[in-house]
Amino acid sequence: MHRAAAAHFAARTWQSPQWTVRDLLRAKGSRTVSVVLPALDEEATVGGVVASVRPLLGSVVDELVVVDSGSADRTAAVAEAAGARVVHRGDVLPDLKPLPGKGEVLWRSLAATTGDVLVFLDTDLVDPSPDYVPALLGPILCVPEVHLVKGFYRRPLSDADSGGGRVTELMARPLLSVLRPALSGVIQPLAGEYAGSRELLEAVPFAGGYGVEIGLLLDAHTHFGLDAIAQVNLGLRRHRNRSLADLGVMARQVLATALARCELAAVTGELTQFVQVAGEWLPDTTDAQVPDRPPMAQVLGRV
Ligand SMILES: O=c1ccn([C@@H]2O[C@H](COP(=O)(O)OP(=O)(O)O[C@H]3O[C@H](CO)[C@@H](O)[C@H](O)[C@H]3O)[C@@H](O)[C@H]2O)c(=O)[nH]1
Ligand SMILES: O=C(O)[C@H](O)COP(=O)(O)O
Repeated sequence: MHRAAAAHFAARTWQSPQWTVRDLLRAKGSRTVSVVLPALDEEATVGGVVASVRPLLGSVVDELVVVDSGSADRTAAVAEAAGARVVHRGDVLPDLKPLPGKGEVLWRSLAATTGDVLVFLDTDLVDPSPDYVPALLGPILCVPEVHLVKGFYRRPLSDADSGGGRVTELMARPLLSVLRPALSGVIQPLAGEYAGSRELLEAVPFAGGYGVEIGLLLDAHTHFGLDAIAQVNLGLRRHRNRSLADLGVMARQVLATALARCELAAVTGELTQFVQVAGEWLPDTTDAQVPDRPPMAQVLGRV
């Protein structure tokens, strides 16, 4: 293992997080915590994710917000009924027309919340543990140098006990090992479950689509250093597994963002996939590029 990565792994990995809510409240002091749940058409699962966080509201969590990414289903109604505040992406920074994608709603969530620390959780999680948020908050509230805490976990794939995280294992981790080997001790670089300080999150650009996680990880390393990045074991994480074609587009976005953060630009924004139509294999080209949003501190006039 790369030397810096091995040292980082040893120093900043919590294999069995033990923080209790009482510990966290003591460490939190006067700081505030916002939990943000990005959601696009997640009526089947968003209620369960909100319910897993709701008991912490008023203690270690100060606000619980679902940022709706343009859902056409009952995501917003289900989230509200489960106890979250729902913000529609177009209602935050209304003068800016929303771009598509996950990164866009995470970026807008910075302007829709006030917490000193933000915790993001995906809303396609199946039976998420109520321990996720306390574990993610542990390092960021208790270790002053930490600005980003990634979750890691065992990942089932469909009916199998493991094998999930196909983009992570086949693309993101190999890519980091080549381009930024100091980060190769990060077990789940694409985890959608993470905590970040507002100081970090407002200071860096956000990739609009699925590049947002790799972008934040690389920028946290570039601007705050390895010591600012921690990871905690969240146990098991089950989610909706997307098709290979969907993951191809996701991988394209992750790759383009990683290259850009390493100052290697992608040549085009296109991805061509091949689909079988009436017995023939035909090209199907997507424009997979989503532009970056600038650091939120600039948009809010804080710098
Ligand atoms: O335009 C979008 C697309 C997705 N989402 C939400 O983002 C989350 C994750 O999206 P999903 O399509 O389920 O991604 P995964 O297959 O889970 O992909 C993994 O890899 C992605 C790329 O790094 C990360 O963004 C994810 O968090 C991570 O779980 C879900 O809650 C979605 O509802 C939006 O809010 N808007
Ligand atoms: O994180 C990933 O690599 C993608 O979300 C794909 O995950 P899956 O292989 O578990 O569906």
